[in-house]
Amino acid sequence: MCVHRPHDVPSIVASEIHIKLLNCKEKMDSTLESMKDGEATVGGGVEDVYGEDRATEDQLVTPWTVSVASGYTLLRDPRHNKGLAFTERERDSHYLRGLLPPAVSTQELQERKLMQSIRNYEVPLHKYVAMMELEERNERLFYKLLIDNVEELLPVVYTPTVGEACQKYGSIFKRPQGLYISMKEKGKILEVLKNWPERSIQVIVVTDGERILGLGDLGCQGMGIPVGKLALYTALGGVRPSACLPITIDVGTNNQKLLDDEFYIGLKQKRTTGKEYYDLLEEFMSAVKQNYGEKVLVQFEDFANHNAFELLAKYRNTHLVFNDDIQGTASVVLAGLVASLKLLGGSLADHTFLFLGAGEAGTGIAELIALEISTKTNIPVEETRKKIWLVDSKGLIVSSRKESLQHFKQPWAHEHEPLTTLLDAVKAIKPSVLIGTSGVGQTFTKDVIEALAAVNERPLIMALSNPTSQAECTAEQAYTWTKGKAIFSSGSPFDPYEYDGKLFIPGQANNAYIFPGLGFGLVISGAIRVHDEMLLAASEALANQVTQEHYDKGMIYPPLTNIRKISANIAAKVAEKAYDLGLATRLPRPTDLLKYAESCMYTPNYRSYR
Ligand SMILES: NC(=O)C1=CN([C@@H]2O[C@H](COP(=O)(O)OP(=O)(O)OC[C@H]3O[C@@H](n4cnc5c(N)ncnc54)[C@H](OP(=O)(O)O)[C@@H]3O)[C@@H](O)[C@H]2O)C=CC1
Ligand SMILES: CC(=O)C(=O)O
Ligand SMILES: [Mg+2]
Repeated sequence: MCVHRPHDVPSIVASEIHIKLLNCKEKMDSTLESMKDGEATVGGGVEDVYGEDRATEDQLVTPWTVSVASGYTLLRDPRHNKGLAFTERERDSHYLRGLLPPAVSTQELQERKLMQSIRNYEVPLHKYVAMMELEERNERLFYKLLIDNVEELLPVVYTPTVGEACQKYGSIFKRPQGLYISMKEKGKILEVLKNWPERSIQVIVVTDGERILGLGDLGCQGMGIPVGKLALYTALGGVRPSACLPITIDVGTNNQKLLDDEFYIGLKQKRTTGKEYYDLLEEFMSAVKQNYGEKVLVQFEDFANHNAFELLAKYRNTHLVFNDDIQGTASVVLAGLVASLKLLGGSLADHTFLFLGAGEAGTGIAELIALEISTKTNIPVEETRKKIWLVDSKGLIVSSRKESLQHFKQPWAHEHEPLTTLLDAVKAIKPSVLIGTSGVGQTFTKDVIEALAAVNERPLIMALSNPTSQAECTAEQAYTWTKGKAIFSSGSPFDPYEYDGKLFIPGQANNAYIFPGLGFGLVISGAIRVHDEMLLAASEALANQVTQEHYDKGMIYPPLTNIRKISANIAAKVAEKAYDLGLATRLPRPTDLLKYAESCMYTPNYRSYR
């Protein structure tokens, strides 16, 4: 058993609870005794699961109770509810008689029924709401449905629909799905963390809502993103739902539409910036470590780039942190590029890369490509960067602009005359790979793609911006404008497209391939830091999952239907790196890390209740 949590057993008879509480009291008494003797400290083997012993006089702790879920309460408890799948015996022993109609279902039958009703909704947002309601009603069924129908339901709970859900989150919001930490909670963040019902948290996804997908500042409504990402951590990566904590930090919003909306659910003020912002984040990061320990993974998600790079740099050496937009995206794109070499021939070093968009995703990917080439060729990274070019909103990033560039763009300021348009840059640089990370839809115009196709036998086009409305071009455009020559992938999914009698299957270059497996690898190894070599390992593990059968169909990513297997492989490779680098704390090191990863994965099949 890899992961322990207090509520694994759904319903325990009262006498058992009583015995457990007595045992607990005995244990606490002996703990206090040994503490008096100065023998044991919190770090020295005493289980301070609820962080109460650690609290100093001025820190408040939450009084908690254990209750037995049965009858109506059991049906209302999403973690344990099975609906009509409660057996006759369970209905008797858990006081459910009369509370359910007489039919007894199986989880498979429930799944079929739900898929039927979800397919009946024509509006994607209605499907999203139906899925969220299911999660609130019956968690295991939600995850079973998501895992078994991942290709169909990922676009519902994740991009593109989650983008619309965030835009309308105020009216969708019914019950808390995560923690809101606003400026009002300054000085009290530790207490707020203690309000969350679960204590053993392994993964936190946190946003401040300032750059939600390519939709801009959605303030507090960004909560849909951590919620969606963590659903993927469980469904795709196998982290237990109870170990996941979505958090939105609300420092206000600069989105005037939201500020003017009387129903806006967040703080109605302009964004707090500067020292006050960083102080709040510092308090948050300290409270997280204090409450959950050294090994909780904090994934930064959809922060604006003026904070994202700084937060990552500030905490990467003191906390287990990971920025999905910078690092996860880099890892998934690198995997696709490495896999594409099977179709294109040559090595990465033979290619020239051009990006539209030089923010978190763009420069993050560029840096990992440069690092990978450097690792493989022993050429210094300063040199390998030279075949990677980026265009931002002002044009090609060149040395004459260096003084005015943000720090993360500066390594990409190569010698070249200034160019203001992407088309001019394509004509001048003649890239073999064109990557869109601008957050602006329809920026890979027909002219741009035709210019790219004119200089490449098989141009590689990645339109990574999300959601679909922000994609730099569609799959149809990429295939038709290159006359079927393109290898195409995008951040949000596109359907296969038939061109000139041939079926083209676009890939989904989305960090969802990486972060669940990467995070799971960190969790199972008890890693305490994220290292760039882990990103490279994750990338390689993903690329290795692309088989000849996939290449024959022009695919550079494996199908998402295999995602649990893919994640287990990524987790094993990441854990291996963690052990090799001396960053793993879970000892002894398992001999077969893949088997170990698979054995630790959460599965949502119903349990039989005593
Ligand atoms: N597929 C995936 O897995 C992922 C996709 N993404 C997507 O990538 C997009 C960008 O995200 P991120 O990098 O974090 O955002 P950032 O805000 O950090 O970067 C955006 C970049 O695009 C540039 N830009 C904006 N408009 C234009 C334009 N019209 N022409 C040229 N450049 C432009 C900006 O220029 P300037 O600096 O001059 O303002 C900036 O360099 C989003 O849509 C996001 O959803 C992000 C992460 C993962
Ligand atoms: C996929 C993702 O993380 C983004 O679009 O921001
Ligand atoms: Mg993101």
